[in-house]
Amino acid sequence: MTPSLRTENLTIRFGGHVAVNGVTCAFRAGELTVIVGPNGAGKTTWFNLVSGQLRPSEGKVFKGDREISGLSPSARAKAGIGRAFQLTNLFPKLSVLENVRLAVQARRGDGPRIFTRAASLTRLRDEAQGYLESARLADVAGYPASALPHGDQRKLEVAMLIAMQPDVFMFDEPTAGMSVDEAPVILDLIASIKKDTSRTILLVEHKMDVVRALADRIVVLHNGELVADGKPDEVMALPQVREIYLGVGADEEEAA
Ligand SMILES: Nc1ncnc2c1ncn2[C@@H]1O[C@H](COP(=O)(O)OP(=O)(O)OP(=O)(O)O)[C@@H](O)[C@H]1O
Repeated sequence: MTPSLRTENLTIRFGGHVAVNGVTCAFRAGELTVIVGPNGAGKTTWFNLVSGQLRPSEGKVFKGDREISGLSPSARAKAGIGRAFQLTNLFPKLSVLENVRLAVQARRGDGPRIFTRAASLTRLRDEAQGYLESARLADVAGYPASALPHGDQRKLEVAMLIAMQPDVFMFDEPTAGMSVDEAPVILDLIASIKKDTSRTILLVEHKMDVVRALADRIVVLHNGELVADGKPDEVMALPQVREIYLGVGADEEEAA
């Protein structure tokens, strides 16, 4: 089976510093992979290379059989790479419902038009309402996105991403800065995406409880290089991984 996403020898240098160094890996539909590694390991930079915010110094990115290394971020989004950004995708002045409605509309290829015919508007809004309910945002559907607290804005962004239905979902620390009450909603949403086995999910995450709950597979980056890749228990048991990554996780495990 062709992987849904693949990077081949992906490398980027900033001056003399190699932030991502020859990363080759492939991801299948129906699989949630957590990318872990210490601070500065290259996780976000690798994400930026996949979603198009950065261009590689060397190497390639493939979506299915198609090479997408030369495409802009928006062309990659159209090709099915969906990435949640730290709230930069929101339309702050529009209502929560309208934000999701525009995401549904964009997916349907209508473009994100604010004005549209009444009958289709009702259909789009009904669909958007369903996504809001899953994100437990139905009660605030009429509020401007900018009026929501931070945690709700993060949920809204995930709801919009789900409404876009990309083939590949990319989340970079999706619960960072969220309260312990709010984080489970995001994790439930990600778990619900997993139920659709045609999707591929990539998650950068530091929190070991999240990794344990969601990961089918773990990829470990260290100094820009891929140093381990496999089933969570096997990867976490590797002495090399415990040494380089679990400086954080081993303490947490002992504390748990
Ligand atoms: N635009 C840039 N210019 C120069 N150096 C950069 C740039 N972007 C990233 N780096 C460097 O590349 C390395 C990898 O950074 P990156 O943010 O990808 O790490 P990370 O694994 O996501 O870390 P964290 O867990 O702290 O977010 C770091 O040393 C960082 O300082």
